[in-house]
Amino acid sequence: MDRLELIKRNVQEIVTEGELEELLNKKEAPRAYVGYEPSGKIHMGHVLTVNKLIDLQKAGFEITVLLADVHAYLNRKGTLEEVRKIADYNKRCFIALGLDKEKTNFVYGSDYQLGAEYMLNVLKLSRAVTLNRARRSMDEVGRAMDDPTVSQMVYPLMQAIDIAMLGVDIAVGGIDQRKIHMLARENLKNLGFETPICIHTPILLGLDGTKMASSKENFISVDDTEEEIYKKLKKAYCKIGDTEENPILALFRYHIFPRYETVVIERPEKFGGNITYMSYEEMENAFVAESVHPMDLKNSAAKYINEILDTVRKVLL
Ligand SMILES: N[C@@H](Cc1ccc(O)cc1)C(=O)O
Repeated sequence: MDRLELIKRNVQEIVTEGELEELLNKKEAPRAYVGYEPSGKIHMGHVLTVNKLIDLQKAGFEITVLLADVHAYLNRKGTLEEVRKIADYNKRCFIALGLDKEKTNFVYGSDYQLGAEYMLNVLKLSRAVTLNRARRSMDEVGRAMDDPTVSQMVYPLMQAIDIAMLGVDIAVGGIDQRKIHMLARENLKNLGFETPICIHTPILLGLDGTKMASSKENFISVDDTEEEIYKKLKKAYCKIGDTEENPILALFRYHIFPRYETVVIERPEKFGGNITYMSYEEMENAFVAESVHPMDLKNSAAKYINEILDTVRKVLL
């Protein structure tokens, strides 16, 4: 797979592709980052952007991971001390998932976001962005946005300034980050900074085919046990013929195929024996043609996900 193909695989949107191609021609080692609000449960949604960072690392990018403790604090997720502690745990998870420890630059928000230069930039940006726009940019990111706090209006401004101050060419994130990224793209130039390229990954559905939510426990997180994963996947939504909203197929597409050259679905002889797929598309076609059964996919998905998470479990012990 060539560099551009690797970067583009499994992404929902690149803003813009032309700018990306230009960047690749211009720079040998461009810089990209993802920011994460520290979270007690790192789930497969987080892992999807980690996978993209690993792709970018393979494509020669320099990677920064922002452990966004101040952002989590502004988003009313806990005290600064609490979120900072969770950030340490998250860092260990990300390394265990395959980000190269030597080559990844881990940064805590609180280590640089409280400086004078940073804050002055946030204040400058605050004059250029309307309250309405700041609020809308937080639609899919903010907690309890029916009654937002001022801190949640500062949040997107700081995220935009992060892009500038971390000196990255590319901001990576789920498609839920889109409105904040657009705000950054429109305003950073006027403050004398480069306009960032943005890469957006899709947002995974929960295992029951509805929106992921911690209250519903409808997702796999990296600290699930082997049995929990078999149990969760066994009852996951995987309707015959449905390829659009199929969380099991999504696991293969976004998590398993990127880490394995070929995927073997194990089946008893009497159901046709094992089948090997060389690509996600090949598996999806077989699923549509009903030549592979949801139950067989579920069992194999559990086996592969457990294999992937085994290294994480060992590191977290
Ligand atoms: N907004 C991101 C977190 C983040 C914070 C600051 C950034 O610079 C980047 C990302 C989230 O929803 O999790």
